[in-house]
Amino acid sequence: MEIRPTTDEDLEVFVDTVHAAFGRFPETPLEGGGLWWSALDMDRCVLALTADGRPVGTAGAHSFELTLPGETIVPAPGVTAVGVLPSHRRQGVLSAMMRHQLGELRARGEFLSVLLASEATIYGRFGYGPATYTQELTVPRHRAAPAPLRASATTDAPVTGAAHGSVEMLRSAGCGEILEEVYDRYRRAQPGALSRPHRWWALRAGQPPISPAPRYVVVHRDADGVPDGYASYSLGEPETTLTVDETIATDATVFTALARFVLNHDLVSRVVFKHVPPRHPLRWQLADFRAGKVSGDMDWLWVRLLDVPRALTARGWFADGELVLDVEDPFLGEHGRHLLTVRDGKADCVPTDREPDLSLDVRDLGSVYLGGTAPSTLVHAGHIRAHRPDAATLADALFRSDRAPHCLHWF
Ligand SMILES: CC(=O)SCCNC(=O)CCNC(=O)[C@H](O)C(C)(C)COP(=O)(O)OP(=O)(O)OC[C@H]1O[C@@H](n2cnc3c(N)ncnc32)[C@H](O)[C@@H]1OP(=O)(O)O
Repeated sequence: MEIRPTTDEDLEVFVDTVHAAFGRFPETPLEGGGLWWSALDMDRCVLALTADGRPVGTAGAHSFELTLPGETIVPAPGVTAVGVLPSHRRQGVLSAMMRHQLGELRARGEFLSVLLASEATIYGRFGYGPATYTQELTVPRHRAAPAPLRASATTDAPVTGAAHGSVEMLRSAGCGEILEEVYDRYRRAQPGALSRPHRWWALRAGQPPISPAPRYVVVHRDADGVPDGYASYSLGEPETTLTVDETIATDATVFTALARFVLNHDLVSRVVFKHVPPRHPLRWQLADFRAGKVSGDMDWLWVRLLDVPRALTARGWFADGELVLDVEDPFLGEHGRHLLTVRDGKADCVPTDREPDLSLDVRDLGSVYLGGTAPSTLVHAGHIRAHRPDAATLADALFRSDRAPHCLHWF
Protein backbone atom coordinates (compact mmCIF):
# COMPACT_ATOMS: atom_id res chain seq x y z
CA MET A 1 0.00 0.00 0.00
CA GLU A 2 1.37 3.38 -1.00
CA ILE A 3 0.05 6.66 0.44
CA ARG A 4 1.02 9.60 -1.73
CA PRO A 5 0.17 13.31 -1.77
CA THR A 6 -1.96 14.53 -4.68
CA THR A 7 -1.59 17.43 -7.11
CA ASP A 8 -4.20 19.34 -9.15
CA GLU A 9 -3.87 16.66 -11.87
CA ASP A 10 -5.27 14.07 -9.46
CA LEU A 11 -8.57 15.92 -8.86
CA GLU A 12 -10.64 13.71 -11.15
CA VAL A 13 -9.33 10.39 -9.86
CA PHE A 14 -9.60 11.66 -6.26
CA VAL A 15 -13.24 12.72 -6.70
CA ASP A 16 -14.03 9.50 -8.55
CA THR A 17 -12.56 7.39 -5.71
CA VAL A 18 -14.24 9.31 -2.89
CA HIS A 19 -17.59 9.15 -4.71
CA ALA A 20 -17.28 5.38 -5.02
CA ALA A 21 -16.41 5.17 -1.31
CA PHE A 22 -19.56 7.13 -0.42
CA GLY A 23 -21.71 5.15 -2.87
CA ARG A 24 -22.34 8.04 -5.27
CA PHE A 25 -21.80 8.41 -8.96
CA PRO A 26 -19.13 10.74 -10.28
CA GLU A 27 -20.12 14.29 -11.07
CA THR A 28 -18.27 16.88 -13.05
CA PRO A 29 -15.93 18.30 -10.42
CA LEU A 30 -16.67 22.00 -10.96
CA GLU A 31 -20.43 21.96 -11.60
CA GLY A 32 -23.63 21.24 -9.72
CA GLY A 33 -23.19 18.93 -6.75
CA GLY A 34 -19.53 18.59 -7.73
CA LEU A 35 -18.97 22.18 -6.66
CA TRP A 36 -17.97 21.03 -3.20
CA TRP A 37 -14.87 19.39 -4.59
CA SER A 38 -13.60 22.60 -6.06
CA ALA A 39 -13.10 23.84 -2.48
CA LEU A 40 -10.50 21.10 -1.86
CA ASP A 41 -6.81 21.96 -1.60
CA MET A 42 -5.29 19.20 -3.71
CA ASP A 43 -1.86 19.75 -2.15
CA ARG A 44 -3.38 18.80 1.24
CA CYS A 45 -4.93 15.51 -0.01
CA VAL A 46 -3.59 11.96 -0.23
CA LEU A 47 -4.47 8.89 -2.27
CA ALA A 48 -3.95 5.33 -1.07
CA LEU A 49 -2.82 3.08 -3.93
CA THR A 50 -2.48 -0.69 -4.22
CA ALA A 51 0.87 -2.24 -5.15
CA ASP A 52 -0.17 -2.12 -8.83
CA GLY A 53 -1.09 1.58 -8.59
CA ARG A 54 -4.92 1.44 -8.30
CA PRO A 55 -6.44 4.19 -6.12
CA VAL A 56 -8.49 2.73 -3.24
CA GLY A 57 -8.51 5.41 -0.55
CA THR A 58 -8.69 9.18 -0.15
CA ALA A 59 -8.19 11.76 2.60
CA GLY A 60 -7.81 15.52 2.57
CA ALA A 61 -7.51 18.55 4.83
CA HIS A 62 -8.79 22.12 4.54
CA SER A 63 -6.74 24.96 6.03
CA PHE A 64 -9.07 26.50 8.60
CA GLU A 65 -8.68 28.68 11.66
CA LEU A 66 -10.37 27.56 14.87
CA THR A 67 -11.46 29.89 17.65
CA LEU A 68 -10.49 28.62 21.10
CA PRO A 69 -11.96 29.70 24.45
CA GLY A 70 -10.68 33.19 25.20
CA GLU A 71 -10.99 34.25 21.54
CA THR A 72 -7.60 32.81 20.58
CA ILE A 73 -7.48 31.95 16.89
CA VAL A 74 -5.26 29.07 15.82
CA PRO A 75 -4.62 27.14 12.59
CA ALA A 76 -6.74 23.98 12.39
CA PRO A 77 -6.52 21.48 9.55
CA GLY A 78 -10.05 20.24 8.83
CA VAL A 79 -9.82 16.58 7.81
CA THR A 80 -12.26 15.74 5.03
CA ALA A 81 -13.10 13.52 2.05
CA VAL A 82 -12.01 10.35 3.84
CA GLY A 83 -13.06 7.20 2.00
CA VAL A 84 -11.96 3.67 1.14
CA LEU A 85 -13.44 1.62 -1.71
CA PRO A 86 -15.91 -1.01 -0.43
CA SER A 87 -13.70 -3.72 -1.98
CA HIS A 88 -10.72 -2.70 0.18
CA ARG A 89 -12.30 -2.01 3.57
CA ARG A 90 -11.19 -3.44 6.92
CA GLN A 91 -7.71 -4.09 5.58
CA GLY A 92 -6.05 -1.16 7.31
CA VAL A 93 -6.23 1.42 4.48
CA LEU A 94 -7.81 4.14 6.63
CA SER A 95 -5.40 3.41 9.48
CA ALA A 96 -2.45 3.83 7.09
CA MET A 97 -3.89 7.11 5.76
CA MET A 98 -4.53 8.45 9.28
CA ARG A 99 -1.00 7.59 10.37
CA HIS A 100 0.41 9.29 7.29
CA GLN A 101 -1.81 12.34 7.72
CA LEU A 102 -1.15 12.86 11.45
CA GLY A 103 2.62 12.59 10.77
CA GLU A 104 2.34 15.09 7.95
CA LEU A 105 0.30 17.53 10.07
CA ARG A 106 2.90 17.39 12.81
CA ALA A 107 5.68 17.94 10.27
CA ARG A 108 3.87 21.13 9.23
CA GLY A 109 3.85 22.28 12.85
CA GLU A 110 0.13 21.79 13.51
CA PHE A 111 -0.79 21.08 17.13
CA LEU A 112 -4.37 19.95 16.58
CA SER A 113 -6.73 18.83 13.84
CA VAL A 114 -10.50 18.68 13.52
CA LEU A 115 -13.12 16.78 11.54
CA LEU A 116 -16.81 15.98 11.21
CA ALA A 117 -17.38 12.24 11.49
CA SER A 118 -19.75 10.36 9.16
CA GLU A 119 -20.05 7.72 11.88
CA ALA A 120 -19.20 8.18 15.56
CA THR A 121 -17.45 4.80 15.70
CA ILE A 122 -14.62 5.61 13.29
CA TYR A 123 -12.27 8.26 14.69
CA GLY A 124 -11.87 7.70 18.44
CA ARG A 125 -9.21 5.05 17.75
CA PHE A 126 -7.18 7.70 15.90
CA GLY A 127 -7.29 10.07 18.89
CA TYR A 128 -10.25 12.28 17.92
CA GLY A 129 -12.97 13.09 20.46
CA PRO A 130 -16.33 14.87 20.01
CA ALA A 131 -15.87 18.45 21.25
CA THR A 132 -18.92 20.42 20.08
CA TYR A 133 -22.56 19.41 19.73
CA THR A 134 -25.51 20.50 17.64
CA GLN A 135 -29.30 20.25 17.74
CA GLU A 136 -32.37 21.17 15.73
CA LEU A 137 -35.13 23.17 17.38
CA THR A 138 -38.61 22.99 15.84
CA VAL A 139 -41.25 25.56 16.80
CA PRO A 140 -44.86 25.32 15.55
CA ARG A 141 -45.84 28.86 14.58
CA HIS A 142 -49.14 28.77 16.44
CA ARG A 143 -47.18 28.21 19.66
CA ALA A 144 -44.44 30.75 18.97
CA ALA A 145 -45.81 33.68 21.00
CA PRO A 146 -42.86 35.41 22.67
CA ALA A 147 -42.42 35.47 26.43
CA PRO A 148 -42.09 38.96 27.92
CA LEU A 149 -38.37 39.24 28.60
CA ARG A 150 -38.19 39.96 32.31
CA ALA A 151 -34.82 41.72 32.34
CA SER A 152 -35.33 43.90 29.28
CA ALA A 153 -37.12 46.76 31.06
CA THR A 154 -34.28 47.40 33.48
CA THR A 155 -31.05 46.17 31.84
CA ASP A 156 -29.49 45.84 28.43
CA ALA A 157 -30.24 42.10 28.34
CA PRO A 158 -31.65 40.62 25.10
CA VAL A 159 -34.74 42.41 23.78
CA THR A 160 -36.73 41.91 20.60
CA GLY A 161 -34.19 43.82 18.56
CA ALA A 162 -36.79 45.92 16.73
CA ALA A 163 -35.86 49.12 18.52
CA HIS A 164 -32.17 48.33 18.26
CA GLY A 165 -31.77 47.62 14.59
CA SER A 166 -33.50 46.43 11.48
CA VAL A 167 -33.96 43.26 9.47
CA GLU A 168 -33.71 43.40 5.69
CA MET A 169 -34.26 40.72 3.08
CA LEU A 170 -31.44 40.59 0.55
CA ARG A 171 -31.31 39.26 -2.98
CA SER A 172 -29.07 36.25 -2.67
CA ALA A 173 -26.99 37.20 -5.70
CA GLY A 174 -24.41 39.71 -4.58
CA CYS A 175 -24.88 39.53 -0.81
CA GLY A 176 -21.94 37.17 -0.29
CA GLU A 177 -19.61 39.98 0.76
CA ILE A 178 -21.92 41.07 3.60
CA LEU A 179 -22.43 37.50 4.81
CA GLU A 180 -18.72 36.78 4.66
CA GLU A 181 -17.96 39.83 6.78
CA VAL A 182 -20.68 39.04 9.35
CA TYR A 183 -19.64 35.39 9.56
CA ASP A 184 -16.03 36.41 10.08
CA ARG A 185 -16.91 38.72 13.00
CA TYR A 186 -19.09 36.01 14.52
CA ARG A 187 -16.55 33.19 14.25
CA ARG A 188 -13.68 35.21 15.75
CA ALA A 189 -15.62 35.54 19.02
CA GLN A 190 -17.24 32.08 19.04
CA PRO A 191 -15.19 29.21 20.54
CA GLY A 192 -15.42 26.13 18.33
CA ALA A 193 -16.16 28.14 15.16
CA LEU A 194 -14.10 27.68 12.00
CA SER A 195 -13.05 30.25 9.43
CA ARG A 196 -14.53 29.98 5.97
CA PRO A 197 -11.91 30.58 3.32
CA HIS A 198 -12.81 33.40 0.94
CA ARG A 199 -13.19 31.10 -2.04
CA TRP A 200 -15.98 29.18 -0.30
CA TRP A 201 -17.99 32.37 -0.31
CA ALA A 202 -16.92 33.27 -3.81
CA LEU A 203 -18.17 29.89 -5.04
CA ARG A 204 -21.69 30.32 -3.65
CA ALA A 205 -22.25 33.93 -2.66
CA GLY A 206 -25.54 34.44 -0.86
CA GLN A 207 -25.95 30.89 0.40
CA PRO A 208 -24.35 28.95 3.15
CA PRO A 209 -21.21 27.75 1.44
CA ILE A 210 -21.65 24.59 -0.57
CA SER A 211 -25.40 24.45 -0.19
CA PRO A 212 -26.97 23.02 -3.34
CA ALA A 213 -30.45 24.54 -2.83
CA PRO A 214 -31.58 28.16 -3.24
CA ARG A 215 -31.90 30.11 0.00
CA TYR A 216 -33.49 33.33 1.18
CA VAL A 217 -31.25 35.59 3.22
CA VAL A 218 -32.18 38.19 5.85
CA VAL A 219 -29.56 40.47 7.31
CA HIS A 220 -29.80 42.23 10.64
CA ARG A 221 -28.24 45.70 10.94
CA ASP A 222 -27.49 47.57 14.14
CA ALA A 223 -28.87 51.04 14.91
CA ASP A 224 -26.05 52.54 12.77
CA GLY A 225 -26.90 50.32 9.80
CA VAL A 226 -23.88 48.02 10.21
CA PRO A 227 -24.70 44.35 9.40
CA ASP A 228 -24.29 42.23 12.54
CA GLY A 229 -26.18 39.01 11.77
CA TYR A 230 -27.97 37.00 9.13
CA ALA A 231 -30.26 34.03 8.71
CA SER A 232 -30.41 31.89 5.58
CA TYR A 233 -33.53 29.80 5.12
CA SER A 234 -35.70 27.91 2.67
CA LEU A 235 -39.45 27.27 2.52
CA GLY A 236 -40.91 23.92 1.61
CA GLU A 237 -42.61 20.73 2.60
CA PRO A 238 -43.54 19.06 4.83
CA GLU A 239 -46.37 21.23 6.15
CA THR A 240 -45.09 24.57 4.89
CA THR A 241 -41.92 24.39 6.89
CA LEU A 242 -39.44 27.24 7.10
CA THR A 243 -35.98 25.73 7.63
CA VAL A 244 -33.23 28.01 8.87
CA ASP A 245 -29.83 26.62 7.90
CA GLU A 246 -27.78 29.18 9.69
CA THR A 247 -28.50 31.94 12.15
CA ILE A 248 -25.29 33.90 12.51
CA ALA A 249 -25.46 36.57 15.18
CA THR A 250 -22.70 38.62 16.72
CA ASP A 251 -24.71 38.93 19.94
CA ALA A 252 -27.82 37.52 21.61
CA THR A 253 -30.12 40.44 20.74
CA VAL A 254 -29.38 39.92 17.06
CA PHE A 255 -30.30 36.25 17.30
CA THR A 256 -33.54 37.22 19.00
CA ALA A 257 -34.44 39.68 16.24
CA LEU A 258 -33.71 37.14 13.48
CA ALA A 259 -35.63 34.41 15.31
CA ARG A 260 -38.66 36.70 15.67
CA PHE A 261 -38.47 37.48 11.97
CA VAL A 262 -38.71 33.85 10.88
CA LEU A 263 -41.27 32.96 13.57
CA ASN A 264 -43.54 35.73 12.27
CA HIS A 265 -43.36 34.56 8.66
CA ASP A 266 -46.80 34.18 7.05
CA LEU A 267 -47.88 30.98 5.28
CA VAL A 268 -45.58 28.92 7.47
CA SER A 269 -46.79 26.34 9.97
CA ARG A 270 -43.49 25.56 11.68
CA VAL A 271 -39.94 26.80 11.84
CA VAL A 272 -36.95 24.49 12.08
CA PHE A 273 -33.76 26.08 13.43
CA LYS A 274 -30.89 23.85 12.33
CA HIS A 275 -27.54 23.90 14.06
CA VAL A 276 -28.37 25.49 17.36
CA PRO A 277 -26.06 24.74 20.29
CA PRO A 278 -27.42 22.65 23.17
CA ARG A 279 -29.27 24.68 25.85
CA HIS A 280 -29.94 27.54 23.44
CA PRO A 281 -31.89 30.41 25.10
CA LEU A 282 -34.55 30.48 22.35
CA ARG A 283 -36.87 28.09 24.24
CA TRP A 284 -36.80 30.48 27.21
CA GLN A 285 -37.95 33.29 24.92
CA LEU A 286 -41.21 31.50 24.04
CA ALA A 287 -44.28 31.99 26.23
CA ASP A 288 -44.82 28.22 25.93
CA PHE A 289 -41.55 26.63 27.03
CA ARG A 290 -42.64 23.25 25.60
CA ALA A 291 -43.25 24.66 22.12
CA GLY A 292 -39.60 24.24 21.12
CA LYS A 293 -38.92 20.58 20.34
CA VAL A 294 -35.31 19.45 20.33
CA SER A 295 -34.20 16.80 17.85
CA GLY A 296 -31.11 15.78 15.92
CA ASP A 297 -28.97 16.08 19.03
CA MET A 298 -25.50 14.95 17.95
CA ASP A 299 -21.77 15.47 18.05
CA TRP A 300 -20.38 17.91 15.50
CA LEU A 301 -16.73 18.99 15.61
CA TRP A 302 -14.19 16.37 16.67
CA VAL A 303 -10.80 17.50 17.98
CA ARG A 304 -7.45 15.66 17.93
CA LEU A 305 -4.51 17.09 19.89
CA LEU A 306 -1.11 16.55 18.30
CA ASP A 307 0.96 18.51 20.80
CA VAL A 308 -0.62 18.59 24.26
CA PRO A 309 1.48 21.38 25.89
CA ARG A 310 1.12 23.69 22.88
CA ALA A 311 -2.61 23.06 22.65
CA LEU A 312 -3.21 23.65 26.36
CA THR A 313 -1.17 26.84 26.48
CA ALA A 314 -2.86 28.22 23.34
CA ARG A 315 -6.41 28.50 24.75
CA GLY A 316 -7.72 31.00 27.28
CA TRP A 317 -8.66 29.87 30.81
CA PHE A 318 -11.21 31.25 33.27
CA ALA A 319 -10.28 29.81 36.66
CA ASP A 320 -6.95 29.34 38.41
CA GLY A 321 -5.68 25.92 39.48
CA GLU A 322 -3.22 23.11 38.98
CA LEU A 323 -3.75 19.62 37.56
CA VAL A 324 -1.44 16.76 36.67
CA LEU A 325 -2.69 15.06 33.51
CA ASP A 326 -1.41 11.64 32.51
CA VAL A 327 -2.18 11.34 28.80
CA GLU A 328 -2.04 8.16 26.71
CA ASP A 329 -1.98 8.34 22.91
CA PRO A 330 -2.37 4.68 21.89
CA PHE A 331 -2.59 5.27 18.13
CA LEU A 332 0.71 7.16 18.02
CA GLY A 333 2.21 4.99 20.81
CA GLU A 334 2.96 8.01 23.01
CA HIS A 335 2.54 8.89 26.67
CA GLY A 336 3.07 12.16 28.55
CA ARG A 337 2.55 13.43 32.09
CA HIS A 338 1.90 17.16 32.18
CA LEU A 339 1.62 19.68 34.99
CA LEU A 340 -1.02 22.20 33.92
CA THR A 341 -0.88 25.42 35.93
CA VAL A 342 -3.42 28.15 35.22
CA ARG A 343 -3.01 31.70 36.56
CA ASP A 344 -4.83 34.83 35.39
CA GLY A 345 -6.23 33.31 32.24
CA LYS A 346 -2.98 31.76 30.99
CA ALA A 347 -1.71 28.20 31.28
CA ASP A 348 1.73 26.78 31.70
CA CYS A 349 2.17 23.10 30.79
CA VAL A 350 5.40 21.25 31.59
CA PRO A 351 6.47 17.60 31.94
CA THR A 352 6.29 16.27 35.49
CA ASP A 353 6.82 13.08 37.48
CA ARG A 354 4.28 14.09 40.14
CA GLU A 355 1.41 11.71 40.86
CA PRO A 356 -1.42 12.29 38.34
CA ASP A 357 -4.78 13.90 39.21
CA LEU A 358 -6.41 12.55 36.04
CA SER A 359 -5.41 9.74 33.67
CA LEU A 360 -6.94 10.03 30.24
CA ASP A 361 -6.73 9.05 26.60
CA VAL A 362 -5.81 11.81 24.15
CA ARG A 363 -9.28 11.44 22.56
CA ASP A 364 -10.87 12.45 25.89
CA LEU A 365 -8.55 15.44 26.16
CA GLY A 366 -9.76 16.43 22.66
CA SER A 367 -13.36 16.19 23.89
CA VAL A 368 -12.84 18.46 26.91
CA TYR A 369 -10.40 20.85 25.19
CA LEU A 370 -12.92 23.45 23.96
CA GLY A 371 -14.99 23.34 27.15
CA GLY A 372 -17.99 21.66 25.49
CA THR A 373 -17.69 18.37 27.38
CA ALA A 374 -17.24 18.42 31.16
CA PRO A 375 -14.35 16.22 32.34
CA SER A 376 -16.63 14.91 35.13
CA THR A 377 -19.00 13.50 32.47
CA LEU A 378 -16.16 11.37 31.13
CA VAL A 379 -15.12 10.42 34.68
CA HIS A 380 -18.68 9.27 35.38
CA ALA A 381 -18.81 7.49 32.01
CA GLY A 382 -15.72 5.52 33.03
CA HIS A 383 -13.29 6.96 30.46
CA ILE A 384 -11.24 9.42 32.52
CA ARG A 385 -9.75 8.18 35.80
CA ALA A 386 -9.78 10.68 38.68
CA HIS A 387 -7.12 9.86 41.28
CA ARG A 388 -8.55 12.08 44.01
CA PRO A 389 -12.18 12.94 44.81
CA ASP A 390 -12.06 16.65 43.91
CA ALA A 391 -10.00 16.26 40.71
CA ALA A 392 -13.04 16.08 38.40
CA THR A 393 -14.65 19.16 39.99
CA LEU A 394 -11.42 21.12 39.60
CA ALA A 395 -11.03 19.92 36.00
CA ASP A 396 -14.62 21.02 35.23
CA ALA A 397 -13.89 24.50 36.59
CA LEU A 398 -10.60 24.76 34.70
CA PHE A 399 -11.69 23.47 31.27
CA ARG A 400 -14.93 25.50 31.22
CA SER A 401 -15.12 28.00 28.36
CA ASP A 402 -16.21 31.65 28.54
CA ARG A 403 -18.89 30.82 25.95
CA ALA A 404 -20.18 27.35 25.11
CA PRO A 405 -18.27 26.16 22.03
CA HIS A 406 -20.25 25.73 18.86
CA CYS A 407 -19.45 25.00 15.23
CA LEU A 408 -21.97 25.09 12.40
CA HIS A 409 -19.58 24.90 9.48
CA TRP A 410 -20.01 21.80 7.34
CA PHE A 411 -17.00 20.44 5.45
C1 LIG B 1 -13.81 13.20 8.00
C2 LIG B 1 -14.60 12.36 7.01
O1 LIG B 1 -14.38 12.47 5.84
S1 LIG B 1 -15.77 11.28 7.58
C3 LIG B 1 -16.10 10.16 6.24
C4 LIG B 1 -15.62 8.76 6.48
N1 LIG B 1 -15.92 7.97 5.28
C5 LIG B 1 -17.06 7.24 5.11
O2 LIG B 1 -17.92 7.17 5.99
C6 LIG B 1 -17.24 6.59 3.75
C7 LIG B 1 -17.66 5.12 3.87
N2 LIG B 1 -16.70 4.32 4.67
C8 LIG B 1 -15.42 4.10 4.27
O3 LIG B 1 -14.94 4.58 3.25
C9 LIG B 1 -14.57 3.18 5.16
O4 LIG B 1 -15.40 2.20 5.75
C10 LIG B 1 -13.83 3.92 6.28
C11 LIG B 1 -12.97 5.05 5.69
C12 LIG B 1 -14.78 4.52 7.31
C13 LIG B 1 -12.93 2.91 7.03
O5 LIG B 1 -11.86 2.50 6.19
P1 LIG B 1 -11.12 1.09 6.39
O6 LIG B 1 -9.94 1.10 5.47
O7 LIG B 1 -12.09 0.00 6.29
O8 LIG B 1 -10.62 1.21 7.89
P2 LIG B 1 -9.47 0.32 8.55
O9 LIG B 1 -9.40 -1.02 7.89
O10 LIG B 1 -8.20 1.09 8.60
O11 LIG B 1 -10.07 0.16 10.01
C14 LIG B 1 -9.35 0.46 11.19
C15 LIG B 1 -10.18 0.05 12.39
O12 LIG B 1 -11.38 0.83 12.41
C16 LIG B 1 -12.53 -0.01 12.41
N3 LIG B 1 -13.53 0.65 11.57
C17 LIG B 1 -13.35 1.14 10.32
N4 LIG B 1 -14.48 1.69 9.88
C18 LIG B 1 -15.39 1.56 10.87
C19 LIG B 1 -16.75 1.92 10.98
N5 LIG B 1 -17.40 2.55 9.98
N6 LIG B 1 -17.39 1.64 12.13
C20 LIG B 1 -16.75 1.01 13.16
N7 LIG B 1 -15.43 0.63 13.08
C21 LIG B 1 -14.77 0.89 11.95
C22 LIG B 1 -12.05 -1.30 11.80
O13 LIG B 1 -12.86 -2.38 12.18
C23 LIG B 1 -10.65 -1.39 12.34
O14 LIG B 1 -10.71 -1.84 13.68
P3 LIG B 1 -9.56 -2.74 14.35
O15 LIG B 1 -8.31 -1.89 14.28
O16 LIG B 1 -10.05 -2.99 15.72
O17 LIG B 1 -9.44 -3.94 13.48
